[in-house]
Amino acid sequence: MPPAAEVAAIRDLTVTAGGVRCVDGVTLTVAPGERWGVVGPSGAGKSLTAAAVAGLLPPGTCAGGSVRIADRELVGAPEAARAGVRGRGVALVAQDAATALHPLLSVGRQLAMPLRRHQGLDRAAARTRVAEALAAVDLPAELARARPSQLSGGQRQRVVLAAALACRPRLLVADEPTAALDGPVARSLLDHLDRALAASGTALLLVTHDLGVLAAVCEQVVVLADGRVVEAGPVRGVLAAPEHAVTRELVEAARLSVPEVRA
Ligand SMILES: Nc1ncnc2c1ncn2[C@@H]1O[C@H](COP(=O)(O)OP(=O)(O)OP(=O)(O)O)[C@@H](O)[C@H]1O
Repeated sequence: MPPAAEVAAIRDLTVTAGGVRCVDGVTLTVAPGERWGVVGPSGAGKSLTAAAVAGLLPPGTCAGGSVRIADRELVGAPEAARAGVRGRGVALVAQDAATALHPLLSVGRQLAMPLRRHQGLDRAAARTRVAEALAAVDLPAELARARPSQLSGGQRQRVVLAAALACRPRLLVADEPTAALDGPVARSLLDHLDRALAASGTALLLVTHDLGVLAAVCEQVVVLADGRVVEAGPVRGVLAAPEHAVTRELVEAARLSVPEVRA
């Protein structure tokens, strides 16, 4: 069978938690290098969708349907198989970097571990890759010796981004990656994300509540409400002429003016 042209094929995805269907039939295809935003009201199922696509659903939840990343099925696959897809296939950047990093291990060690364990890089190759990954988010190679507690919140979140990109995934899933950061630091992280993705050709699935961020970073958007896709398409078109009431409310709330929307 020839390899799939898409990076991610999500078909009729469901996520059930406590007997409630929180994600209900989400279908989405992500092409190589494509950048998708996921927006919607609170509780719409954005984070659970992102977690399912990254193969990292929280305990107590159950996925149905299909999520294929780089031709490998994640739904129903054992953790060992899903772990095999993470890294090279898909990587997740969550909201809070502080919880994603081990407080006692140096930044370099944490970035190098998955490269050595899952990608079989030797010590020297891993060190080079770590320096490259840090440089991609504008952090000096010396920072590899620091512990997370010695870094600012913005630097920590850039380290998490570097860790995700170091494995050279085909798809980066980022769930509100700037939620814990203030304005200028958040802006800077998004600039680094933008540049690093452009350089690597990695596709993006970005959960955000901020339509300004969506317009600045993504080309395509999917709008969720009550776990379902209510609208999807190019960001510019959807924001300029929203078809669904939920999208109209989001646009109105953001008071987004069309000229600000980037193609
Ligand atoms: N681990 C869980 N166990 C039980 N229910 C959950 C769990 N995670 C999420 N939910 C429920 O699933 C629904 C969707 O949650 P999700 O976090 O995906 O929404 P969201 O769109 O990301 O919301 P927000 O914008 O507020 O973060 C919500 O009703 C939420 O309470």
